[in-house]
Amino acid sequence: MSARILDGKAVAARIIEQLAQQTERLTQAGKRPPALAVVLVGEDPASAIYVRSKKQDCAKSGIRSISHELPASTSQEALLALVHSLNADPEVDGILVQLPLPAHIDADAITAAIDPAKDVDGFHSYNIGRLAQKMPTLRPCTPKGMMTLLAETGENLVGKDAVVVGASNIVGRPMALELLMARCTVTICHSATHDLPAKVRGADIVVAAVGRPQFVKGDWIKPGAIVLDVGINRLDDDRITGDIEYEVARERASWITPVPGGVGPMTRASLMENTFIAAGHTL
Ligand SMILES: NC(=O)C1=CN([C@@H]2O[C@H](COP(=O)(O)OP(=O)(O)OC[C@H]3O[C@@H](n4cnc5c(N)ncnc54)[C@H](OP(=O)(O)O)[C@@H]3O)[C@@H](O)[C@H]2O)C=CC1
Ligand SMILES: Nc1nc(=O)c2c([nH]1)NC[C@@H]1CN(c3ccc(C(=O)N[C@@H](CCC(=O)O)C(=O)O)cc3)C=[N+]21
Ligand SMILES: [Mg+2]
Repeated sequence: MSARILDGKAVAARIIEQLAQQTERLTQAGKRPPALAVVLVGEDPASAIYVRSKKQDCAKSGIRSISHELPASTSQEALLALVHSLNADPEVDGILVQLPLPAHIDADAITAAIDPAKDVDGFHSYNIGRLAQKMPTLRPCTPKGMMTLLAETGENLVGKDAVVVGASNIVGRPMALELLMARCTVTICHSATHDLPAKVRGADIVVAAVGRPQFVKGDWIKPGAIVLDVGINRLDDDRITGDIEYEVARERASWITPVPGGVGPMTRASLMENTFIAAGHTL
């Protein structure tokens, strides 16, 4: 079998087109468009690329993007003050502080300072707690985007065995919570997991979010499994590759996301959706 491709780029473009139509209706009704504040500290080249593409997505969606680009030397106090002013600003619906932050800044303290109602990343403990209690509010963008892709397959997820490789606060853990809410049986693997190949071999759904190129081998994939690759690993020649041995995995999987063009664009589309939700609109 050769897998069908889960085309995140195409699905994301469709979502953004629908949001653009919604913004058009809002503005025709005399309302202002949703507004997203994006905060970038320092000059990390990958972060600068991501922030640029988020601004392009805002432009396509009709969302107003408000950019704050601060030097790497910015103090924790100054960044906290900016977050507090964005929290208090009625013209700002969503706040995203691009990660990673410089080492002298406590990223957890910044995440905690963002008003949960404006936390379009869905990283605040309130929003994670709500997801854990099956009452999601603003949902983390990468897992949310993957759930949209799973819905695209048309497969019934109930009772499927899902394995999430990676347990970070921003991807692996919230993805496990999403899959649990969808009534999958979920196994979360991390760097202390014994016999990872055996775990993956049992999975109907595999999510790889490790950050190591080709880490999940194609021959671990159960025939017919759905395979979602979150990894973004930049190679020496500047191309990017995922965490899954794609060419082998695609011969076994029923559905698979490519890198690039899979999960990444869905993260950004989910961010645009969350900005609408934070602005008080239903999708
Ligand atoms: N496409 C997208 O939209 C996004 C892509 N990414 C990409 O996804 C990848 C993961 O990101 P992120 O979650 O932030 O990464 P982190 O580095 O925060 O987490 C990596 C996870 O992988 C686990 N891990 C590391 N080594 C192993 C191993 N040998 N066996 C099993 N598990 C292991 C770690 O385990 P432990 O917990 O024990 O340390 C950890 O839980 C990166 O490539 C990143 O660039 C990230 C965000 C969005
Ligand atoms: N506060 C915060 N929120 C985030 O959501 C966040 C963050 N910080 N820091 C970094 C990670 C990473 N991340 C990606 C988003 C989109 C792509 C993406 O669009 N990728 C494209 C192209 C990538 C390329 O060509 O470089 C693709 O996979 O096709 C990738 C990675 C969001 N993150
Ligand atoms: Mg996000």
